[in-house]
Amino acid sequence: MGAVTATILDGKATRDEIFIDLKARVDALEAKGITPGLGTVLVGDDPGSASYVRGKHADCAKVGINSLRRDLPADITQAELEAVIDELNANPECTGYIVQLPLPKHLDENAALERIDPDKDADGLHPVNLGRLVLGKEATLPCTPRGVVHLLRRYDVPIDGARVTVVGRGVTIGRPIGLLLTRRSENATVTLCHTGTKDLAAEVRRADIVVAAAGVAGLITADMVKPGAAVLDVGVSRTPDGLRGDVADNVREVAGYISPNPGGVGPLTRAFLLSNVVERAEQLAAESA
Ligand SMILES: Nc1nc2c(c(=O)[nH]1)N[C@@H](CN(C=O)c1ccc(C(=O)N[C@@H](CCC(=O)O)C(=O)O)cc1)CN2
Repeated sequence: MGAVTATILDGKATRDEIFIDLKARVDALEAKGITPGLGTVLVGDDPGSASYVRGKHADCAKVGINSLRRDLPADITQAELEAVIDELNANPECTGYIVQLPLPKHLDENAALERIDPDKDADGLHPVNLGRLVLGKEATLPCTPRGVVHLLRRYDVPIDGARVTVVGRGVTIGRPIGLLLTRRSENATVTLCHTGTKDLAAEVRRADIVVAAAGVAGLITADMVKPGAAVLDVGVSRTPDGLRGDVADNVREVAGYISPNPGGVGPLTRAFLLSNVVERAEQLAAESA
């Protein structure tokens, strides 16, 4: 095995810094009689999704946010799911909430996301929030893309003018991240790759920053990476050997920066979910002052 050269973008340490800030802000809200509340809607018994939802509520307890869990059976109908969404839309204890993705195949994911009150959309995945992001208006931003940008900034990775290759076109990261990174404040040039991309290795090789979010274990290998590039491993695959990211181990011998998986962007996805809930509670406090 070659020398390890890459600087590790440490998502857990960065998350801990964000939690200190969030706890102070939640305490300030408490002093005004407001306790933010995060709701989750989990359908079915997928162990990965159940574990992410448990993690979100454990995080809430750490910073003082109330938890509202709605755990529903796998065979729930669309109408029953939407009734739970309507209940959370109307529930004053719920400042913001998420529908854990993916939903079972018989349910309409987009219809569920659209049913969420955009003001309570803690994930930033409602069409109104994504549309506001496209238009450059104030919006609740998607959590994983926020985590990627924050991690790059935290470790002083140059973004302005950087060539970014994103691999994967999912709704939680691949599609929205280009919208964040091409804002004037970030000013990157972004290429979005997917299974239809003809020469993935060439697209990755020209990137200063690679965001790997395809969910294909070990897809990005050392020979595909420009020496010194920042490589963020966001994909997750459950393999017989356990959880694997999209980035092969040998990439850290070539990359300048690498976000590991686990321990990179994942903890920040959770931190920015709480951040979105706290920001919304602060807006409500300002409106009622
Ligand atoms: N409604 C949503 N659904 C999904 C999202 C999302 O942002 N909103 N993203 C993913 C799952 N996800 C959050 O829900 C998520 C995935 C991974 C992590 C994380 O912290 N991972 C750890 C490792 C965890 C482990 O060992 O199991 C890490 O990377 O260190 C947090 C959140 C799909 N669904």
